[in-house]
Amino acid sequence: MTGVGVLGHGALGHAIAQALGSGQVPGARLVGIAGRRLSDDLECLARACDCAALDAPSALPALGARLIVEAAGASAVREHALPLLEAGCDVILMSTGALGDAALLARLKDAATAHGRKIYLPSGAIAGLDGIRAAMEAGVETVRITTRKHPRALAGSPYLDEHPLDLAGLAEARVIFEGSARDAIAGFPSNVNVSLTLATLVGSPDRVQVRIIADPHAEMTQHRIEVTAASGTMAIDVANQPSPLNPRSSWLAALSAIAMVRQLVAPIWIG
Ligand SMILES: NC(=O)C1=CN([C@@H]2O[C@H](COP(=O)(O)OP(=O)(O)OC[C@H]3O[C@@H](n4cnc5c(N)ncnc54)[C@H](O)[C@@H]3O)[C@@H](O)[C@H]2O)C=CC1
Ligand SMILES: O=C([O-])CC(=O)C(=O)O
Repeated sequence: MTGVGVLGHGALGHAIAQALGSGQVPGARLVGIAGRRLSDDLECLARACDCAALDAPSALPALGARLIVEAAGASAVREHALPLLEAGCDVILMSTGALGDAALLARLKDAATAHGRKIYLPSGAIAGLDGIRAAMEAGVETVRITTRKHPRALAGSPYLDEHPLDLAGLAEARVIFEGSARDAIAGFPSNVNVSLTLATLVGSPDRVQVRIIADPHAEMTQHRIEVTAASGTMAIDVANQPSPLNPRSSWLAALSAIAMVRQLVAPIWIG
């Protein structure tokens, strides 16, 4: 039985903890959920999941956690991923935007190597990383992701402070950002972690081009990934139900973390 800890109890953390806490993944046992601080919400979730509620993830290894699922935010990756690796845990990271910081990524990879641990980046809200990984063996030339979300999912993003736009008043779909994944994650830190997952795979946030479309008619969050490579081309389209708790995050992202835990504890690896 692998002890699992969850960091974050927002939209993704709730769904992941509920799945693991209800025994949906045989072979994985949820030992605790950590937030920034204890709260009624966190304690209620932990009670429902029959595990500990913690105000920091540092106690998770002592409770038996060997695998931590981070679903908390880039600051949590910066604060907690390194000590958790050093404490002997593997980590699944959802807030992959943090990895645009090359120095942080290098430190995390060094710690994983030194302590014999692994850092896992799930496919999150997108698909097709397996194919792109294979294409990388012969060489990937260009990677582009076009993300289409309802304006309510984009409101409050830092990019809009410097490029004001009446999102609520949009009548038609509009491209609101085009640029590198490096600039995209700085401007939309809660919306385009997927572009940094792609960037980490292909080696640099400057190698992934991002286009963000605010679409008042979009009921689903859509991501289209286009790749040109020596081996051929790929176009991957996903249309996701937004999480009922957070319109920025796709439900599929939580499912990808649960599926990754299942894959890690299973005797067979597919894909
Ligand atoms: N890789 C991917 O495909 C995707 C990644 N994400 C990212 O996953 C993360 C979680 O997403 P949601 O659950 O929708 O966000 P959310 O905002 O609903 O929940 C985040 C939770 O983490 C907690 N938190 C924040 N900083 C923390 C810290 N330093 N220590 C402990 N807890 C902390 C918050 O209090 C909150 O409970 C976000 O960073 C989001 O941008 C979201 C969707 C897709
Ligand atoms: O959930 C999504 O569709 C994508 C997302 O928010 C992210 O990558 O940060």
